[in-house]
Amino acid sequence: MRAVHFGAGNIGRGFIGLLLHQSGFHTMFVDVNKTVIDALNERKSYKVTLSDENSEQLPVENVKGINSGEHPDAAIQAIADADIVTTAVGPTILPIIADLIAKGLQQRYQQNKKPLDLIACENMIGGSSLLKEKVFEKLSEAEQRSFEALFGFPNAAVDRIVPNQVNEDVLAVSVEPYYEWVVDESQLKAGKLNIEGLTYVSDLAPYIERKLFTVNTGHAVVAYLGAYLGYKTIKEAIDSPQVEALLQGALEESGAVLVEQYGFGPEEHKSYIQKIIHRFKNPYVSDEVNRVGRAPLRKLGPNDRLIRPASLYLQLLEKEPEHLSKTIAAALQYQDQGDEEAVKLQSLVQEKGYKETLFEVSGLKEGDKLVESVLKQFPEIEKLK
Ligand SMILES: NC(=O)c1ccc[n+]([C@@H]2O[C@H](COP(=O)([O-])OP(=O)(O)OC[C@H]3O[C@@H](n4cnc5c(N)ncnc54)[C@H](O)[C@@H]3O)[C@@H](O)[C@H]2O)c1
Ligand SMILES: O=P(O)(O)OC[C@@H](O)[C@@H](O)[C@H](O)[C@H](O)CO
Repeated sequence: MRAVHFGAGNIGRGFIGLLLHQSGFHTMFVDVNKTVIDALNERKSYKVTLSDENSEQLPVENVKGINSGEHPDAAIQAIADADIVTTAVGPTILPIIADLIAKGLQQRYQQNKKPLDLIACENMIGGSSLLKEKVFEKLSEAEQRSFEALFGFPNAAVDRIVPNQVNEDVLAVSVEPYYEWVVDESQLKAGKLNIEGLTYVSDLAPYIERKLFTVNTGHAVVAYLGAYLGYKTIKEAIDSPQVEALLQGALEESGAVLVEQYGFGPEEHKSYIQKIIHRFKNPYVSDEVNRVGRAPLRKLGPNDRLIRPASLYLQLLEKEPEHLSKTIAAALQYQDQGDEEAVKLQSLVQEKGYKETLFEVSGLKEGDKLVESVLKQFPEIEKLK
């Protein structure tokens, strides 16, 4: 079986590539990072280390790479021949790879007309749907009609903490042992594949929202309030009792929304939260505040990990989401000169102030209760310093 995976980064190599190998696939990574692609083609294998007391090393074999900047035609042919296509490039890159994927599907349609599923493994609601929308924009109406029946874009939720790598070996990757990969079976066109560790479900919404609004909301609390208080790593930040209390409070707020919306048992959800906090504290994982806080414009978006649970909390619980609002206030002050979105955020703040910036990035409007709630927390978080 042949897999094509876009994005040979942390999740690509450390999670999706590993599971595909363990399920017998030959994986072709498509990336624009020449160093990584050259190394994949030279060695055709790499190692994943599980970050716990045993540091078990798992081999990943039968892998190759295509540098899509240099050899787009090879990537197009690989899509035409694939049994599955996956991505882990980041939500903002999906529109960029859509052109190549559209050409790959056109070639496939000409050459073999075999059904195919394409799964975006990104931290967002509706990642594969966005990819489909961007791919379909490149097609004629007639192609859209034919491709609709053959090519599925099932949404997915992926969970595994893979920090930025500091290994000398450019391919080696250390990952937390825990993982979860859930795919919406209702959107499949080629049918279920036997991939170890992948769970198909008929309704993805509870899974993706529980993951995004617990793991990623919690991570954002630690990163943005941690950065605000001067911490550099997730471990340093979460070791601070102040940050841990804010994390717990924010996850109770997003948890109340999840319990209300999806009917998770309150006790079951409490233990899910504790499991996530335990994962954040894994002493064998060294993660940086800058990685977890990366791309703050995306993370302050209307459907992302902060604004959506905070807005729903106000709407459904009719109370102020004090801890989420504190995190949004800290996120608006987040600085990282090496992060394009953080630089843009701070130049918006300079130009327009916090309130207008919040309107622009989050879609909130004058009169929305969340805006007042966030503004109220600026002086409150200052007291934490
Ligand atoms: N790291 C984690 O803990 C984690 C966990 C779950 C989900 N995710 C999600 O997985 C996705 C990838 O995250 P990551 O941490 O692996 O990031 P990463 O930066 O390590 O990997 C992204 C890869 O995409 C490649 N890329 C960029 N532009 C490209 C293009 N035009 N064509 C092909 N490849 C391109 C990059 O070179 C890089 O190798 C994100 O959506 C992230 O939210 C990450
Ligand atoms: O990948 P992002 O930028 O959406 O979010 C940063 C982290 O919260 C994220 O990568 C987590 O480590 C991951 O989602 C755990 O499954």
